[in-house]
Amino acid sequence: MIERLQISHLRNLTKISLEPAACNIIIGANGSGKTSLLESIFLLSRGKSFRHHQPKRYIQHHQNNTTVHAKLNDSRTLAIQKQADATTILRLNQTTVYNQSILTEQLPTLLIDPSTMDMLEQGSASRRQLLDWLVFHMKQGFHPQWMAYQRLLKQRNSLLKRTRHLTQVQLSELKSWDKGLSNHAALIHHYREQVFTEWQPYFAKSIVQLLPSYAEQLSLSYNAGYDTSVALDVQLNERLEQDLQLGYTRIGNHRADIHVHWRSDESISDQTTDARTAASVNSIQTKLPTLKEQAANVLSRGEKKLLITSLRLSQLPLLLNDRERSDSLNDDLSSRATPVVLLDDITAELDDRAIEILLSTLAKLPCQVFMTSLADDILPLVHELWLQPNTFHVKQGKISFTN
Ligand SMILES: Nc1ncnc2c1ncn2[C@@H]1O[C@H](COP(=O)(O)OP(=O)(O)OP(=O)(O)O)[C@@H](O)[C@H]1O
Repeated sequence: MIERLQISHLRNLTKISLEPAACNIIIGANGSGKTSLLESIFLLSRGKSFRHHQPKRYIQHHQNNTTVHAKLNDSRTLAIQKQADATTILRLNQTTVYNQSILTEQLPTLLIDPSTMDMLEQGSASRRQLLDWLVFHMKQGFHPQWMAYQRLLKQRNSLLKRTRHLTQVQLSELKSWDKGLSNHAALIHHYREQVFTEWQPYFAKSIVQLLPSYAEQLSLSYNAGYDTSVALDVQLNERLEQDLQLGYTRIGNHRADIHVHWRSDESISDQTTDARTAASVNSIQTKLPTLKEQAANVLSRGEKKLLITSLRLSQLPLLLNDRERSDSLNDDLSSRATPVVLLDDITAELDDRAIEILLSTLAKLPCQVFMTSLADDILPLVHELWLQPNTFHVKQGKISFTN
């Protein structure tokens, strides 16, 4: 759990130091700096902002860099400094580290913000990232495989983009990359599929809590991005001409996706009004054909928010159970950071009942929560659900603490 957080020169946050609790509510008007506070924690954990790619957009105007520093409850410290030219300095326990994944592993951070609300309708990248967040934290071997796969894919795509006719030398180079891609692909798919299978019951349970009326109707599916019954290099070879025309690689793990499906096979009571039959038959039970749709086409915006929240939050108990299992197997009792949930604009698009369901679900999870809100009307509920939540009021980049 983050025990102390220090931020300097991130957007309108000049110098901030705060001592968070297990639950933290950040309240302030539009533009006061609430989201920037969440952004700082995300930056520390993932090495990038969830709002802008270029550091110069979030580094405070007229400053050269931004720094975020966190002390965890077991005294570990994590720090990141981002400079305008994107140079990054990372520190774990005062020692420089060269790989962001080391900090990500130390501080699993899960974000639920308004921009993720369209993830069901958008391209596959954000849904793939959702699955990969869990795979990264549960399968140690996944990240190196994924990095190696992406390196080879980049080389392949850059060659496909450069030419439509390969020389013999280029062809043999491409075939050796495809062999490498194929080996990584099999492992990446294996990790993803394992984690996906474990995740499904947790998702179903979470839907029962957050969207009970859809409990029997929503399900998840995983698509590997290629036909996993045939080695990827064989398929890449078969479609080489098409890829050369397109200028990029069309199939592979980078096209993996998850979908949420809605299904209905309810029977309804069809009241007949036919006078001749009315005397003998009051109602006829008609079995309607099963309807199947992408959930995004059926749910309201508020329901979609609950569904996306459910997709994310259902990953936490699985991650924690998995950690407990592997710690006991390895006899490793070293504590690991409590996952952090960042909830931006918590009340947006949710009615009172939905907010109550969401917060009471969250309060039961062993995680540290940072949530932002424009108004303080959620405070009574938060105080009911958490033991000693911290309330921070933000005004023009200045933060004050009220208990
Ligand atoms: N690079 C920057 N340097 C200085 N200030 C910035 C920079 N980028 C954005 N800002 C300012 O920082 C402020 C904080 O924005 P932030 O998005 O954190 O506010 P918020 O409280 O989450 O608002 P909302 O409720 O509208 O989402 C804004 O007023 C914005 O103009």
